[in-house]
Amino acid sequence: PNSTESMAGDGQRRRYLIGYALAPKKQQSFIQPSLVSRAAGRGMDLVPVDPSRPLPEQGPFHLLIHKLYGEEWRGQLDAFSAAHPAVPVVDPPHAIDRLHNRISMLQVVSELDVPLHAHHHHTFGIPSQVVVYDVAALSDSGLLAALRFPLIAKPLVADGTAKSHKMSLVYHREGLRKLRPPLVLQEFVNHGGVIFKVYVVGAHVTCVKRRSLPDVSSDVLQDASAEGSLSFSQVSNLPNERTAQEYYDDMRLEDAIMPPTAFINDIAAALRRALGLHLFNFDMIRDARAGDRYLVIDINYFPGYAKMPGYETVLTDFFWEMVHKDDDTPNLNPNPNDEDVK
Ligand SMILES: Nc1ncnc2c1ncn2[C@@H]1O[C@H](COP(=O)(O)OP(=O)(O)OP(=O)(O)O)[C@@H](O)[C@H]1O
Ligand SMILES: O=P(O)(O)O[C@H]1[C@H](O)[C@@H](O)[C@H](OP(=O)(O)O)[C@@H](OP(=O)(O)O)[C@H]1O
Ligand SMILES: [Mg+2]
Ligand SMILES: [Mg+2]
Repeated sequence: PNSTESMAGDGQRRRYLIGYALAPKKQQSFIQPSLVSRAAGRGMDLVPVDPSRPLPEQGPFHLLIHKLYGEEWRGQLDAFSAAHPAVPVVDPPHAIDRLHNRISMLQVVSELDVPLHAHHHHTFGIPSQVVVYDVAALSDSGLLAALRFPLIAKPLVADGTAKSHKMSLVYHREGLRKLRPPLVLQEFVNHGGVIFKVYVVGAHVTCVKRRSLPDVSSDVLQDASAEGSLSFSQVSNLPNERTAQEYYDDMRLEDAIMPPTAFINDIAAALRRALGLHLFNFDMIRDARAGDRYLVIDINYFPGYAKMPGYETVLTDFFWEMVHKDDDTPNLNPNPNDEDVK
């Protein structure tokens, strides 16, 4: 047995090492002192992983969490999982990959198996969309026939770069000319300017309301002299300055009714299973044309959890579950460096 276990025999509580591999910005927002101390209070030490050094030289870990990409890092994780199959890696790179393409990301939603009869008239789906790989396709009327304006153009790749968050609202055909494929053209659906962000942490689900893009009126669509398109970026992360319009939007935010909890929980659980992921959030809007129809428009891996109410408790509970998953099986993470774990 390793030293962490023998300590339990000395009347001391066993300690667990949780390695996190995150980009500096993510590390700053996610690794708050309040989270570190809460986890430590339950015997779990959060320690940074240096991705440029071999994993076997670090640890030994009882859980790895990460949001890093690249072949080298992937190779490290694969080797680690092969050597320590019982140590959870949250989450497997191949499962995260699916969220890096806005088509494969939402494909999952359309294939979900959720017992809708349990939710009265509440239904869900995704907006109509097509993928555009080159400029020529932008003038292909056959392709566009499947869609109704206004459209929202999103970069096909969703890899966390600033570029992958740059979107355009396209009011009419003319507006398509400025776009740079590869991208997804998705129908813009009026939804009252409120978006529901559903945070998933293992089995835990939290839904919050955020401001979203305002509805597009038919006047704008009919105004032939208006600009054909409008660019924007990361609306759901807007700064806190308030214009008169934004005060009005905030009132609407307070008034907006949350979708039923059981409905959201069922979608979240089905998504978690289908994606094979523990840490993600998804954005949902309520279709203003069809009252109880909800559309999933975005899914993000390892989102900004520090913005989620009660994040320290939720994440600490999750870490606890993950490190205790195999409690009645022998420890499969033997490591000569075990003496280093205090
Ligand atoms: N089909 C749609 N209909 C109406 N509004 C939409 C639609 N798609 C996106 N939006 C609006 O545009 C915003 C940005 O879209 P989306 O969430 O896909 O981008 P993102 O850059 O991936 O966002 P995030 O920062 O959450 O990762 C949404 O929060 C919502 O306000
Ligand atoms: O770094 P990328 O891969 O772009 O991921 C972002 C997500 O797309 C956003 O959804 C996160 O914000 P929300 O937690 O508000 O959704 C956002 O959270 P952050 O603003 O706290 O970093 C990011 O996690
Ligand atoms: Mg989003
Ligand atoms: Mg996103």
